Amino acid sequence: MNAPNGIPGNAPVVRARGMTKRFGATKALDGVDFDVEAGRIVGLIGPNGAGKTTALKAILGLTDFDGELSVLGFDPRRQRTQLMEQVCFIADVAVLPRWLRVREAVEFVGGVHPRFSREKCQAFLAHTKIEPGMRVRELSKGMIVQLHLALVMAIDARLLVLDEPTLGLDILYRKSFYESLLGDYFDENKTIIVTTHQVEEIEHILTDLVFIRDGRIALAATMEEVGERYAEVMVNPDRTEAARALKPINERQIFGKSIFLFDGVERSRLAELGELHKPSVADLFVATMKGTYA
Ligand SMILES: Nc1ncnc2c1ncn2[C@@H]1O[C@H](COP(=O)(O)OP(=O)(O)OP(=O)(O)O)[C@@H](O)[C@H]1O
Repeated sequence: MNAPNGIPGNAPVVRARGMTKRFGATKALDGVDFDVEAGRIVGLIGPNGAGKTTALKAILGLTDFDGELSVLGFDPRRQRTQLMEQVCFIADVAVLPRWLRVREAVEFVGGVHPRFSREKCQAFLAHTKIEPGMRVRELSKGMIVQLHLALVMAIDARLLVLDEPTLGLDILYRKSFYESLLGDYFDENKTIIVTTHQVEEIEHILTDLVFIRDGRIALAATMEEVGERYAEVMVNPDRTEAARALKPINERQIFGKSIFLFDGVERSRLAELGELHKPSVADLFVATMKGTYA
């Protein structure tokens, strides 16, 4: 049976196989395979130049590439118009005409987008200093981003693609943006793919993690799998050699103790070394990307 969006039953929202994008000699995407299931919030995390924006552009039908890609059952290269009815995109650069008043922007999007809710948009704007009569040129850079986010978040899309959505925003608004994304926007019928360099700020909302490096997937797992597979252990000085023998993927020092990060080592063996913790996504990222800038 087909769901209303055209994707059969439990098919993934995004399915990529062998996705490759070349820019001259550079492979921005190098045979990428991944699936994004419906109702997930996926963090696409990678260092500068890893291929994140290229992957998002491919998903949005904004760039050509080799390989297979299906998004909500559509091929973004050939069916972009149908796809865009179900997808919303927030880029890192929000461009709005400087002469436009906030009220007019809300009216405009309401007029052209059937899935836009003026009430939702106004509720988002109520958390900011933005007034309906203000012109875009009177807004600060951060306020322009806030207006852009309010306009896009008020659209009821099946797939929301966010490329560094909070760039240029202060920490208070960044926190409130992610809270409202989770509380007011997200539900099990929606799927979100988000890239950011501020992983610690989104870690608590993610259900899935995808690390990308040099155009290849370095890790793709649910947050539960990450929690089961990786463990951090704070090891006393007399046990460090025993810890190293278990082949940690990272070691760092803090307050005279060594913190080791392990991948797939049995909990019972690790418990003999010291206190076990769940690693943060940022620490996992640093360990996985070691040598990237060497
Ligand atoms: N239009 C382009 N022309 C040539 N090379 C490009 C183009 N766009 C991207 N690239 C190259 O492809 C690679 C991946 O770039 P991409 O923008 O996807 O990285 P990113 O992970 O989004 O990085 P960042 O975190 O810095 O935004 C880089 O090596 C980049 O130089």
